[in-house]
Amino acid sequence: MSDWTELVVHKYGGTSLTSTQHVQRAAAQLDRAQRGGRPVVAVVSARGKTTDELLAEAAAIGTRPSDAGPGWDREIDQLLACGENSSAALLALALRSRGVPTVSLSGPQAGITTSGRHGAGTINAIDPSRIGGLLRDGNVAVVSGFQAANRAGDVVTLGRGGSDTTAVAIAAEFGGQCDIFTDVDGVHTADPRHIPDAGILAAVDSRVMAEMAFAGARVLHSRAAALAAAKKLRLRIRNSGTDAIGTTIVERSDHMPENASFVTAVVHDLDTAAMTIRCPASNDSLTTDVFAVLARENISTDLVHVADSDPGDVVMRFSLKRSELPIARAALQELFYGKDSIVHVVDRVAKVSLVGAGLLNRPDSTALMLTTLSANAIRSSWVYTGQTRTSVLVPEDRALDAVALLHSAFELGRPEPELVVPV
Ligand SMILES: Nc1ncnc2c1ncn2[C@@H]1O[C@H](COP(=O)(O)OP(=O)(O)O)[C@@H](O)[C@H]1O
Ligand SMILES: N[C@@H](CC(=O)OP(=O)(O)O)C(=O)O
Repeated sequence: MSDWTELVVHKYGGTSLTSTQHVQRAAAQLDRAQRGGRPVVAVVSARGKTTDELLAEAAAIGTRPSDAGPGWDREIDQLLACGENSSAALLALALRSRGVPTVSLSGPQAGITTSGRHGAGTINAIDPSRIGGLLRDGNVAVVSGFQAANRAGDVVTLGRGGSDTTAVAIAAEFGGQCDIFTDVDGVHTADPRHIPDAGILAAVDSRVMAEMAFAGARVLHSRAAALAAAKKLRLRIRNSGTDAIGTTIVERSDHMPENASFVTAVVHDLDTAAMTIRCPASNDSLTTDVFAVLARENISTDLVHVADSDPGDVVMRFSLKRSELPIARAALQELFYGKDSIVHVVDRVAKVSLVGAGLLNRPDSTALMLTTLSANAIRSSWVYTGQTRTSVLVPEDRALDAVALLHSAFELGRPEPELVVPV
């Protein structure tokens, strides 16, 4: 058994592989890492907007029937996997043209397995033998992200943004380190594409990062952040196009001063919908059944509220990803068939969150959040508060205004907010 602690996984997102020059730049970076004497694995996403384009092509071919079943989703996964596989082969060709020994592998060829449904697989296990063998022979192993094999040997994708999770899972399997290369200099106090004075965070606590990712900061897939936190993985977020040192995700064990700034970032998620279900209280298993069905479909809910209401009804409310509405609707339709229930969906909403530490001990943060929004005529609802996140729903068309206002109200536009943890 080799000691793989020196192993480094480089993950290149779609934005870092857009053009031929981008692919060659990634190959040069991998070449340098390999020459440094470390075993190197590259994990790649589909180039540029390829995944969106493939989905658009599928939509142009035909509409998913409401009773489509897994057969439809299987074909979508077959299609989407081509995006990552093409990146992997091109990167391997770029490496070979530099004289770097390399082999590209699809997720199934790399020994990555799942039991999840098509479109939402979660990694069960990684058989390290194929990747390990290639590394021992001096190759850079280039692995298609975002995909795994199910029991039947079919490819299953891991949910949008899932290549980060592939990269983190491989690094965790080998006990190595993971660098996520993207198109920004690291994790910022808000999305730097929309908030120009967002500051870069030199280091972020792993639990705070997991919360930011779940709240919608696309820079890291939420399951990747959670896995990295659980495995205490050495993880950095870096820019593939600059020499910026990026953001290090750290395990926080040090003392946190009471007066430290408590909000790290403002995060928004446009992929949000709000669902309200009203059902007669006599259907007493319905509330628990709803969450069981959503869990079976691997659909995460947030901002959950269940309450009795007049006349003898139970009202359930929760937010979920807008992109998962079709699956949620189909699954719930089955459950509600013949029962006297009303489902109401609002899909023009966005979730805006403060992410930080000790937020429950700072009730002034929720107060400042809500007053800032209302003073600017932004209607907020469905408030959730927790120790590391406070979230509200706002109208979708005011989401970016809300982020800018909160970013300024919480004075996050400084170069280095105080919550940054020393490394
Ligand atoms: N707090 C944040 N810090 C950094 N980037 C963020 C943040 N919130 C959202 N983002 C967005 O995440 C994007 C990177 O994710 P993504 O577009 O999925 O890249 P990739 O193709 O590399 O996976 C950035 O371009 C940025 O707009
Ligand atoms: N290509 C997939 C998977 C992925 O992780 O992409 P990216 O790393 O570019 O966010 C997607 O677009 O969702």
